[in-house]
Amino acid sequence: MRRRQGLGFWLALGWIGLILLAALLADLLPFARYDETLAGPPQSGPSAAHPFGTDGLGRDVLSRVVYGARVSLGVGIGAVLLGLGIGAPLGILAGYRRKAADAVIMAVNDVAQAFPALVFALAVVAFAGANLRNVLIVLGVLGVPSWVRLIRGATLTFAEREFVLAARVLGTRDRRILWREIVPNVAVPAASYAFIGMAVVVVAEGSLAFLGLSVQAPTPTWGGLINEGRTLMETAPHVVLAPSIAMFLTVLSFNLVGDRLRSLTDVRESGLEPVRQAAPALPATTHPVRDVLLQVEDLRTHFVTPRGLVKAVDGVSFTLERGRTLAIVGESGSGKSMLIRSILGLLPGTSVRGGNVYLAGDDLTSYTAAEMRSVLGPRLGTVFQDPMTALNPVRTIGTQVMEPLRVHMSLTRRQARAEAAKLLASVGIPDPVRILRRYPHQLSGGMRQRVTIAMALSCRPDVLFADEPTTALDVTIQDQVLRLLHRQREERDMAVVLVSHDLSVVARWADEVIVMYAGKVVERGPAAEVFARPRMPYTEALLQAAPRLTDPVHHRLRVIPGRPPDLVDLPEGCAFRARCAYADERCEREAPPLFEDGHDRRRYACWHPRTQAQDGTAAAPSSDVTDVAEGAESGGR
Ligand SMILES: Nc1ncnc2c1ncn2[C@@H]1O[C@H](COP(=O)(O)OP(=O)(O)OP(=O)(O)O)[C@@H](O)[C@H]1O
Repeated sequence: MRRRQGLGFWLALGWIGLILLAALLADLLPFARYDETLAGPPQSGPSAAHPFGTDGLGRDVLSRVVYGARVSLGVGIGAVLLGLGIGAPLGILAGYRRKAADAVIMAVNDVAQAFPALVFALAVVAFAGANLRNVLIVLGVLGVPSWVRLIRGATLTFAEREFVLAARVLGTRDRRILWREIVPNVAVPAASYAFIGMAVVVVAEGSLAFLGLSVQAPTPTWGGLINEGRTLMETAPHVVLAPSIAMFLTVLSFNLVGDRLRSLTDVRESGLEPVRQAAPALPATTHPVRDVLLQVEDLRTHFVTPRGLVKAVDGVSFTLERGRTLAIVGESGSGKSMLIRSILGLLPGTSVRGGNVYLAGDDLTSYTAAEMRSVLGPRLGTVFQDPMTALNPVRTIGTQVMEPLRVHMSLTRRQARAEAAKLLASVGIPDPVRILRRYPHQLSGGMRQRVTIAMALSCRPDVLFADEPTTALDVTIQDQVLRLLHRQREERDMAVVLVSHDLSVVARWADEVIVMYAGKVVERGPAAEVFARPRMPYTEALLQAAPRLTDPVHHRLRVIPGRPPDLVDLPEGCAFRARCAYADERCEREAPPLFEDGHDRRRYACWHPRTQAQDGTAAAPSSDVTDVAEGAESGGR
């Protein structure tokens, strides 16, 4: 910490501590009182008895500077706390609630900020009376608009971060998310701004005092001392220099500490869309409800954008049983993440959802936000791509793993801690009791992902969604994490939905696969079948673009020509046709339906399905690949 913040930070903090302590203990310090006229000649220079000399009336300058600090720092700290006390709740309300609250608060705030601050302060203090209380209130209230802006901005940023989404998928209530996830993070930029704010207030109070509009004589303030001393500049410069230097060093120190604290908030952005509850539904279709764990029927997620309608998920249907892993694969932007978010009912506010999601026969699409909270966590668990952004950086691993246990399973602190340690041990974390006290940044990427898996498993969900759970990890760790997910699926008899663009990953662990292109399912079936004999040329191209264990060194991967289509302006016919070597006139004219293969529940959307098997086995879990995995697994444990 010391090395990271630098010597300047510690010197500044030391100065603030020293001046604060001196101000507090002024009555106990071995010097004359600030208003005591001493026996010696006035305006005498620094000496052993009076290190800062005496002023025009023969009073000890050091004593007056120290007592002056009481007023300057008192007003600085008091005004900042007052501004924070009013501005922070308003900023949080505007940033978290958005909509009408945001519009009203920010409109009033903008008007308040337009007032010329110092002129306003002068007018109010001159009218209401120049005393400590009035100066403090005026400077505090003047700071409110800046506080509102700062806290609103920080709240907006953190409300869109992945760990807030992670809390939502665990079914955490809004108020709890606010206190546990957002407020602790907003506290860091707020602390930074508080120091900078104190510097501003000390200068403002000094200016008012200089004009005689702060605390009245004989109580000293730094601004007042400078005003008194300026007439003695030529004969006794020490009288003006001492309070000026004290004020200069204090303002500099506040700014320096505030600035360094701000660098602590410089954390990575997650790039996530704002998360809102599910939007109004699109028209429903009729279908039978089946006796399966998860049934998704004609699910659609559309975005209304200025460019037009984006059909991010367009009519996806599938079923999933307990003890099975479904892989969802496709290029970037094909709609994999939106499909999962749509199932979980956690979508951006600009989206519209249609279709149905049944969990053991219960229609989740008819659930209210409050009802969904009791499903997220205990019945549907989620693991995200990047464990660094999915974990709250300012809370210990223990508090984060214990949270869903306390919320959903109503465990006491002690029980939750014991259960959290067991959970961490079950996902292969050594010395779990020690890890519970650690912060996310103190763990490796693989360990962090194990923690998020433990959190997702904590309430024993029926279905675990893993959205690219290994993309942010080192290749050597990827396999361990997937093996862990597989083992947990077996032990807990749950279903797993695994999103990945890496087909070699999916091939080894999935039972069934869905291939997505431009928001639609273009192929689906048993994983081994689909990968060994892809029907759709897009699946074939994806497989050829995936690295294989059996590839020779320096083997060039094939790329899929062209680029994914613009979802706002999809071409007529087959969406893949412009990139397909087999496309003909029919593909241009007519979009292929999802044909049934006739055996093994295979489906594909192509007028010219491929018939021959893939060369090699990127996909089919060949015996040697499976053996390697199992061998490593048993060795690793
Ligand atoms: N808020 C939004 N507004 C408009 N379009 C959006 C929004 N969020 C996502 N989309 C669009 O939805 C489509 C599907 O996005 P999604 O994130 O599901 O893709 P993905 O297959 O998961 O890709 P990746 O592997 O890169 O995460 C994308 O084309 C994207 O442009």
